[in-house]
Amino acid sequence: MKKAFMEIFDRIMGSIREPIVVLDSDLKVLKANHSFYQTFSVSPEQTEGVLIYDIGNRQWNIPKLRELLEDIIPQNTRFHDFEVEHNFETIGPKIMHLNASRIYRKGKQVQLILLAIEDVTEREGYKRNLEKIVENRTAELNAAREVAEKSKNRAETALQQIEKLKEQLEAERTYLQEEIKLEFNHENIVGQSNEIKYVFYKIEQIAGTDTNVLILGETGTGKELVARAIHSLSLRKDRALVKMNCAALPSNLIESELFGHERGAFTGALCRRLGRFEIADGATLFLDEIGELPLDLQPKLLQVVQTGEFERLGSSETIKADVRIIAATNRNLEEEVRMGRFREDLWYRLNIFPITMPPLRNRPDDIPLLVDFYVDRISKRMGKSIKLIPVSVMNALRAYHWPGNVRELENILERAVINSSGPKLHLADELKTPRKDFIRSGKTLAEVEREYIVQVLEQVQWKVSGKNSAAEILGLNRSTLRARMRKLHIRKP
Ligand SMILES: Nc1ncnc2c1ncn2[C@@H]1O[C@H](COP(=O)(O)OP(=O)(O)OP(=O)(O)O)[C@@H](O)[C@H]1O
Repeated sequence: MKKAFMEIFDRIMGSIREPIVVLDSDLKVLKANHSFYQTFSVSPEQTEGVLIYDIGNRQWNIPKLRELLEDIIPQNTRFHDFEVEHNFETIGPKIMHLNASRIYRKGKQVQLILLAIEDVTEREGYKRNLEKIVENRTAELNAAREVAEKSKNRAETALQQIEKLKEQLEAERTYLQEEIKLEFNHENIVGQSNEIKYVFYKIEQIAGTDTNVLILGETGTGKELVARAIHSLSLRKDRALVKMNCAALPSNLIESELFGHERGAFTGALCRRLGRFEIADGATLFLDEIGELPLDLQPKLLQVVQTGEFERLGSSETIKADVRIIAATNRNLEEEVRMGRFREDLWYRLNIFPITMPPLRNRPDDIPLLVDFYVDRISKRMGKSIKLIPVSVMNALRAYHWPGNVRELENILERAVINSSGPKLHLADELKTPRKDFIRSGKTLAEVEREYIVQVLEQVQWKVSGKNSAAEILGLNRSTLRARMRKLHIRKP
C-alpha cells in the first residue's frame, strides 16, 4: 500500500510542470520532481535527504527563503506568491514566486512542507522592463513639458517686452507728433560772446555723460535750446528729447503726465497711459520750469532721480526707467529752498552740473548776430527781402535791457519785419530803456518782475493770451505767464 502510494505520489509529482520540493520538518528534502531537477540543474542524489539551503553547493541558502520557511510558514498553513529573487551560481539570476503549504500526517506529529516554485524570471523581467520604459518615458515627457513650459514663459516674457516696447514707441510717436505741431526749430545757438562761449564749453563737457543737468537763467535766454543741444550731442540722441513743462498743469495732472496712469486710476482715466518717464526710458527728459513743481510732487521726483523707479498712478507695480534728466528754471532755486518752497535734497540732486544762461543785456555783442539771424529767417518766412538794418535801429536794440531776452528780441524783430515795407528794417516798438531811479530803487527781482507784469497787463487791459496780449509782449507762453501771476499774487483788480 505504502509502496503503491509512493508510486502514485511520484507520478503525480512528475506530471506537474512546476518545480516542486517536499521538505520534512527539519527542512530536508524528502522528494523533488523532475521539473525541479531540470530547472535548477541539480540531481536527485544532490537533493534528497539534503537540507534545502545546502542544495547545489549551498546555492539555496537564500535569506528570503529562510524567512518564508522559518518565520512565515510556522505561523501560516500556506503562503502564496512569495517573491524571491536570487542569483544562482549555476543558472544565473531567477525571479521565483514560492507557494508553500504545511501538510500534517493524520494521527502522527509529523509535518511536511510542500514548496511549489514558479519561475517568473521572464515574465517579471518583461514587466519590469515595461515599467522601466514607462518610467523613462514619463521622465522624458515631464522634462519635455518643463522645457515647453520654460519656452512658453520665455515667449510670454518676450511678448510682454515687445508689447511694452510697442506701447513706449507709440507713446513716443504721439509725443513726437505733438512736438512737430509745436514747430520747434533746431537751429544752433547763435552767439560768440565769452558768456555764450562758456555755455558752449559746458555743453561739450557734459553732453557725452549721463549726468543730470540743471539749466538756470532768466526767461527767454535759451535754456530749452541748451537742453536740446545737450541731448543731440549725447549718446541718447537717436531718441526723442521728451519735454514736460512743470508750470503748465495743475499738480494732479503733472503727476499723471510724469508717471503715467492705469485705466480707472481717477475719473476720466479711460485707458492706461504711459508717463513722460516711461516714454523717456533710454532717452532724455527735459523738465522745464522745475521751480514750479508743486511741493507734494517733489518727493516723487526725488525718488526717480535717486533710484530710477516709480509707480504709475493707480498701480503698485514698480517701474524702472533709465532717464537722463535736464531740468531748467528761471527761479533762484537756492532762494526757493530757503523759503521752503523747494526741497533741499531734490535741489542737491538736480544741481550736480548747473549751467547758467547769461541774460541778453549782459552780452550786447551777440545782438547784431542774433538780429541778422532772425531778420533773415523771419523775412524769408514772410517772403520779404530786408537788406538793411540802420545803425540807429541796431544801437537801439543794443541799448535795450531785454527783460524777455532772446524771445523778446525775436518778437520785436518779427513785428519789425511785418512793419517794414522796403529793404530797410523799421522797428514797430518803441524800446524804452529802464529809468535810472527804477534801477536804483533797491527792489527785489520779484518785485520788479511783478511791477513790470502788472504794467504790461494794464497796458493791454489784462488780456493774458492771444494777439496783442501781455503774454505776447512779455515773450512768455500763456501758461508760464499765468504761473508767474499766481506766484507773484497778481490778480485782475
Ligand atoms: N542763443 C540763441 N540763439 C538763437 N536763438 C535763441 C538763443 N537763445 C534763445 N533763442 C530763442 O529764444 C526763444 C526762447 O528760447 P528758450 O525757449 O530756449 O528759452 P528759455 O530760457 O527756455 O525760456 P523760458 O524760461 O521762458 O522757458 C526760442 O525761440 C529760441 O530759439
